[in-house]
Amino acid sequence: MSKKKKDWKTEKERLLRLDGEERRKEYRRQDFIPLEKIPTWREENRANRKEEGKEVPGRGGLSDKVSLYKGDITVLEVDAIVNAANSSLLGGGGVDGCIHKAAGSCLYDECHSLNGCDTGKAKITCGYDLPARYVIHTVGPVARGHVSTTETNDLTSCYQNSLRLVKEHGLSSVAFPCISTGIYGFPNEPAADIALKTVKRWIEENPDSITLVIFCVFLETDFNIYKKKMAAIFQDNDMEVPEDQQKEDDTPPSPNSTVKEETEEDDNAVIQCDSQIQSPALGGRKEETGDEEEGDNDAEEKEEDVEMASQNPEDDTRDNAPNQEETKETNENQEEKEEVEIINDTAEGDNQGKNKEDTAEEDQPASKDEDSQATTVEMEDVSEINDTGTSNREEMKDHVESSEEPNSIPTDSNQSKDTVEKKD
Ligand SMILES: NC(=O)c1ccc[n+]([C@H]2O[C@H](COP(=O)([O-])OP(=O)(O)OC[C@H]3O[C@@H](n4cnc5c(N)ncnc54)[C@H](O)[C@@H]3O)[C@@H](O)[C@H]2O)c1
Repeated sequence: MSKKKKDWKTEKERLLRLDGEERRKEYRRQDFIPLEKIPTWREENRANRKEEGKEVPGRGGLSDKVSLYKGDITVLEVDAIVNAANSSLLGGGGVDGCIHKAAGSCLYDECHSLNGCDTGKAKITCGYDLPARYVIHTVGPVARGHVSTTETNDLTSCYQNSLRLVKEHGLSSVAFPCISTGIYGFPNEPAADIALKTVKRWIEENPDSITLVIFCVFLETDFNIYKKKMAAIFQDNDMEVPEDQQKEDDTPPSPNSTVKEETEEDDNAVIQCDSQIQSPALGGRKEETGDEEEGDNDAEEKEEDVEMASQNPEDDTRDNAPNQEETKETNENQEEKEEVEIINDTAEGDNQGKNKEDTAEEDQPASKDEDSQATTVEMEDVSEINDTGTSNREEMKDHVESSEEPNSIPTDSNQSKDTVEKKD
């Protein structure tokens, strides 16, 4: 007997009215991570420094408003998770496939009603069976290993427009995956620079509109990149707090904040949506629709060739948040290193002009050689992603519905076998 198909509008209205325990009963997965279990960047550093016997003064500031989390974004109990979607918004693979699978078929139905999304823009839906109340779908640029002004502007717009929807909907916590760095081939380091600098600037301009922005990385590569850059960009004592406001920080040292030796990435590991490669749920944290956000871009064509670091799938072991040794070393390194470079500073401030959706659609993303032993790969031949992000819409819908069962989660290995059609 097939389950009666739910009407997404009715379901959305019902779910968004629920709160607390009632809402939690609706989660498809009960191994969710509550927000209070995700330490801020400052709490991470503070716990590590305490172990080192160093007091970390001050409270508040930017490093209390961001977190680095390594693992599956679909288990985070936050107000919104951001989906790295394609312009059809009808699902596909990668984080997009994981989110659709975890949210259930109502997500597909609501997305279908949105009639797609342009590159750099963002649209919001209900989270349905996810622990996240909302999903913000944004379409990153297809970079194919090259980063020009267009791709930089488009990726910046993804973060800006997603955060704009957070503010417009009065949300207070949001988690971002590493947008465009998977099948769309945006190099990991420049993408991390854009993500961190765009979010930092937005928080500086909207300090009362957000409680926590979580950078949710999935790969060891990205975890190490973000850890290093966040140590430079989100300084621990970044805002002096008046003496009378400081209180003895009784944040318990995070049980898992000893560094995990950086392991060799296992090139053969297959990344799965529901794998338990999540950051430790650490102590000490606190807490809390289909509008398209117009995000335009000024598109000057200025090709800069960027060699793309190969992205090896990570091994499937739990990872630990930055620990005192690593953070200390990183911080010391940071003092020696020149300032973190900001790619195309102007891109973050002003986005003018029409977004180059067509160009992005026509672009052909790189086919990443994940087994490559080389640390960087020159982007050679590319294969093209079908611009709907799936081989066909009905197939995707069936896929989501049939994948209601827990064991049919798309994995990257399946995704690489996905239909990726060549346009003639
Ligand atoms: N053939 C397909 O339809 C197909 C295949 C693969 C990916 N996709 C997806 O890829 C396109 C977007 O490319 P993209 O590079 O922006 O996205 P992506 O390929 O999903 O990669 C973005 C980042 O998300 C990471 N990631 C993967 N799963 C999770 C997870 N469960 N939690 C957190 N992070 C995760 C992934 O490692 C990468 O760092 C869209 O078309 C989307 O559908 C489609």
